[in-house]
Amino acid sequence: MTTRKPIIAGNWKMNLNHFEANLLIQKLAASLTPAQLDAVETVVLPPFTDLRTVQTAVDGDKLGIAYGAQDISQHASGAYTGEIAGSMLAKLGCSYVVIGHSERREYHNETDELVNAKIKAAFTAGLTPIFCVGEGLSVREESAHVGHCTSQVDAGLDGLKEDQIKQIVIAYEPVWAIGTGKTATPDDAQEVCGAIRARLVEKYGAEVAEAVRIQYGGSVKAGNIASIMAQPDVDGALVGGAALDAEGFAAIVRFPEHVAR
Ligand SMILES: O=C[C@H](O)COP(=O)(O)O
Repeated sequence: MTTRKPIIAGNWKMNLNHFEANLLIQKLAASLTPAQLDAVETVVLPPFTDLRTVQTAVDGDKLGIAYGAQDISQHASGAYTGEIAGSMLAKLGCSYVVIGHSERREYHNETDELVNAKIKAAFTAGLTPIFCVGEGLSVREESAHVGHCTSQVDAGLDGLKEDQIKQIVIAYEPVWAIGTGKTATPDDAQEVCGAIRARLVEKYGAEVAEAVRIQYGGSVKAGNIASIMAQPDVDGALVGGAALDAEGFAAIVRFPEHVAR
């Protein structure tokens, strides 16, 4: 029985304008009871342009849903056209920020070093990183996925303090399972999430490792969340496509009705 509070986060990616965002957040809140929101930390990760709208809805109606951004600049401020600083996200009430998502690593050439710098920038701004790791298909086919992911974890956490590591959320997302409908099996998810925790024990000790929440991401939906959350080292999910539908996402958040932890 774990004491880690489950965390289900919906990454809206580059979807929904601010009108649509308002509709989705209101519908989501209406689909969940205070007890359900109390049992599972529920987070939405809208595009930057929707954050103010989500903030207004969440604060105004005390919705009990946390929110955050999908990226952050490694810089604090200055002449960095198009970048968004952590302090700006914090001012909008963000609690979380996704860092190192495979789509950023692949389409924006984000390296482990940059990911590490962004994680540090997030902590400086008082934000909690949702730090993504995961292997592509070729790495999986070579059976090198565990080492690949634990090396990404090592690089991302380099130079962090123990209390920061305890706070961080790590998301294991096998790239071949993202948006493909191909979900890793619960055993696949446990294999890597368990290896990440074992690595944390090795480097930082059991107390730190036991505090870290590790999510699985990749084609999570209402129909597979229970078997994934039944795994001992999986503490939540980072959901993409299924987070765009209020009832579908709410059904994922309601997973404790189908699984004992
Ligand atoms: O950030 C979320 C993940 O990339 C998973 O996306 P997906 O649920 O659409 O596969």
